[in-house]
Amino acid sequence: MTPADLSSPRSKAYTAPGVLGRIVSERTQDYAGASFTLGAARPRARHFHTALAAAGLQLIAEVKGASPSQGAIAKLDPAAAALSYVRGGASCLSVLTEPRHFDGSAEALRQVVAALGNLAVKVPVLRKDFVIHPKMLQEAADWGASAALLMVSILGPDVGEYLQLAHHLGLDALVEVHDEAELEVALAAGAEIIGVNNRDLTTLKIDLHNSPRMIAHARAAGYEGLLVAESGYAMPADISTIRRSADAVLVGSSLAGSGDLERAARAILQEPTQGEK
Ligand SMILES: O=P(O)(O)OC[C@@H](O)[C@@H](O)c1c[nH]c2ccccc12
Repeated sequence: MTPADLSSPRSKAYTAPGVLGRIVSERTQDYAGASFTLGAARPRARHFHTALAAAGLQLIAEVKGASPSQGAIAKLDPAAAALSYVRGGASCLSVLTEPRHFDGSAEALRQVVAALGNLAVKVPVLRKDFVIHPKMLQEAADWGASAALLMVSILGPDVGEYLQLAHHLGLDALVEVHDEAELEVALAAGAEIIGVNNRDLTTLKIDLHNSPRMIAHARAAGYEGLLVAESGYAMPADISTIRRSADAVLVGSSLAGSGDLERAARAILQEPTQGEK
């Protein structure tokens, strides 16, 4: 694919079933008039990839003020929340920028990037949104994110073009899948980092067996990239099914709603003692 092709997805209107479909159509309207011009390639720092590739299970902690399944979770100060998560051991941050259902904003992402910029260690930030337009990736790069979420449930096979665009803009991409068919698409697209969502975003139901099952599928198919288990983790025992197979775990609601973000982040990664398993 030539860089000129990367601007082609802009005119597409994506659709999806259920709750996901509603959010996709809202985001499509939000970006209907957005202009996007492909600039020169930006260098890829690969900070997000590097952080997740470190030895042991890594924590991506999410700044999440609300969700469609829970409604309001907590009133968070994004910068303070991010610093608490890092003190608790998070190696990456995820920041929702979707405004209507997740209480996210561009400002929240910018504030987190600024707060983390003062630290001695680089803590990369993921833009968490429902990407349906190339402009959203350009924004992520401009706002200082290291990575962006790309959902196969929305983009289908176009995820390959979006992946190339993310890389062109200097971003890593977390390519999210939920089932086998989506995993095939992510693998064919050449995803370097695949996230398996335990939540079915069309029904909002959680199945904690989904990540271990899909991670096993990916490895059996010969995938050697990074794998992230996503959603529904509330206590250390929940993590046991993916502790030795996933590279990272993405946790939002249970941390954000805990009242003590640092302690909750530290606790979730703790190996439970025998009796608790
Ligand atoms: O709050 P939880 O259950 O810990 O989940 C975090 C994260 O996985 C979830 O927010 C998420 C995963 N994929 C998404 C796509 C869009 C919006 C949100 C998400």
